Amino acid sequence: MDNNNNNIPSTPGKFKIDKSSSYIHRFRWHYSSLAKLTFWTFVFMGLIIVFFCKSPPTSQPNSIQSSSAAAASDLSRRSLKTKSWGGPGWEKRVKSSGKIRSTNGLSVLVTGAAGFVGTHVSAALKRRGDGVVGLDNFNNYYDPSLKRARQSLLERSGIFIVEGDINDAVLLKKLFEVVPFTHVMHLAAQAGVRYAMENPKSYIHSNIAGLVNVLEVCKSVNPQPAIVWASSSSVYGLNTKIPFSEKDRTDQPASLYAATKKAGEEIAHTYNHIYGLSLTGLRFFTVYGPWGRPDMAYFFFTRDILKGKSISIFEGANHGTVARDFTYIDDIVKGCLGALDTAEKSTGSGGKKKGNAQLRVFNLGNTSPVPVSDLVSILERLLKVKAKRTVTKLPRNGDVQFTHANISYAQREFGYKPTTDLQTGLKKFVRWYVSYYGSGKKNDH
Ligand SMILES: O=C(O)[C@H]1O[C@H](OP(=O)(O)OP(=O)(O)OC[C@H]2O[C@@H](n3ccc(=O)[nH]c3=O)[C@H](O)[C@@H]2O)[C@H](O)[C@@H](O)[C@@H]1O
Repeated sequence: MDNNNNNIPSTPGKFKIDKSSSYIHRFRWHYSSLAKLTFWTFVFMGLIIVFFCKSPPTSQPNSIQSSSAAAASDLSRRSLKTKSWGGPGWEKRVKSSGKIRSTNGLSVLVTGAAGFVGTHVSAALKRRGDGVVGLDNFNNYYDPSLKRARQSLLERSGIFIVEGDINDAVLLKKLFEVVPFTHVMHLAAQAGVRYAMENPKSYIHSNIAGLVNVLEVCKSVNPQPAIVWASSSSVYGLNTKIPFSEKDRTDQPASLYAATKKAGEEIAHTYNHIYGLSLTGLRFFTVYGPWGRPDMAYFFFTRDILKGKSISIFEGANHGTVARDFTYIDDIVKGCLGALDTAEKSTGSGGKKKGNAQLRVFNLGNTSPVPVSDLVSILERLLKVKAKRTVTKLPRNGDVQFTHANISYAQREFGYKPTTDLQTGLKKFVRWYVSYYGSGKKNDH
């Protein structure tokens, strides 16, 4: 038996070795010749390799559900998938995507490029001649086919999205070797306020560990890029003073999601302080629009209204109105570009600070909160379908009752001025929704 085992080719995956030894047991009873055993062992190993090569890329971080079994299988897959990125062809694509095509253009690494905001920001940067390379792990927090459709859209305008995770430092360093990015637009994150109760670890993995990994790589490369990243209006938590100003306290988050974004702002302070990284955090206020996120209320309300399914509208204590400062995607994109264009250079080099660097946080909202019930009325008019409304008490799982941005700081610094009201923005969203999914009532996504 020992001899036979020695004939098994060495393999990287633990899983494979276990399986093959059990097969060998069986073969021993049926075949006497060592040659036959070796032959079948090779056939079996071949089948396993084909199986792993055909299996889809591991999606992270949300599909990582922390069990050690999942982690082991993840590792064995990764070791067999050593070539998901890299090689001359891959580098050529990265280089060409990151090439600046306008005078004084930027070269930007956009993390979360297949996400809602990431797609729109990448396209806008490319349109004005900046070099753009995307990075996304295509995880399955919501329908990955929507992310793939956004990827195709970007590919048509010459943007390559590298498939990988922000926690992969080797990949990030490689990207900086191929393209010396002047800026990083860091939008990859675990989004969603209520989902944090279901899968808390994914928030730590992406919004804390992932952010730190991105900053670690940024501080060590030469020259260091300037970083603009997505924080959230949710950091205002249980505050009652409105409108929310950047100067207000942000120490009473109502969800783990909000807490990880708040932590991100503090981490940004640290990296700015120690390493001279130029860092700008953007507090987005409930961003909506075409190619949006299916986990957000305006999106699944549209789907459910069309399907004739009832929707649940939250209300506060004593029938208090729940309202959001819904902000249209094109306004957010302008804010992101404004932040990138006014970002000063990082001052450090070789991982050492050389002088004080810029550290900013901006609200990017609409300054015009709308009750959720009004949002539903607008959707009813646009869809020409009456919603089946039920009113539910605001769940105690992270939601806050209202948000309202003071945007004067962003206005002053880079002329941020939102121009799309909810009615106009939802009209554009509904037009896109119907063209993408059809107005059919059967679509399930
Ligand atoms: O502004 C932000 O920073 C955050 O905006 C959204 O969070 P949220 O405003 O809670 O957006 P939705 O989940 O789309 O909810 C919109 C409104 O509809 C309400 N809602 C939600 C779900 C539902 O079934 N019924 C309902 O009335 C919520 O209470 C909220 O007032 C995003 O999901 C977060 O990722 C983002 O960081």
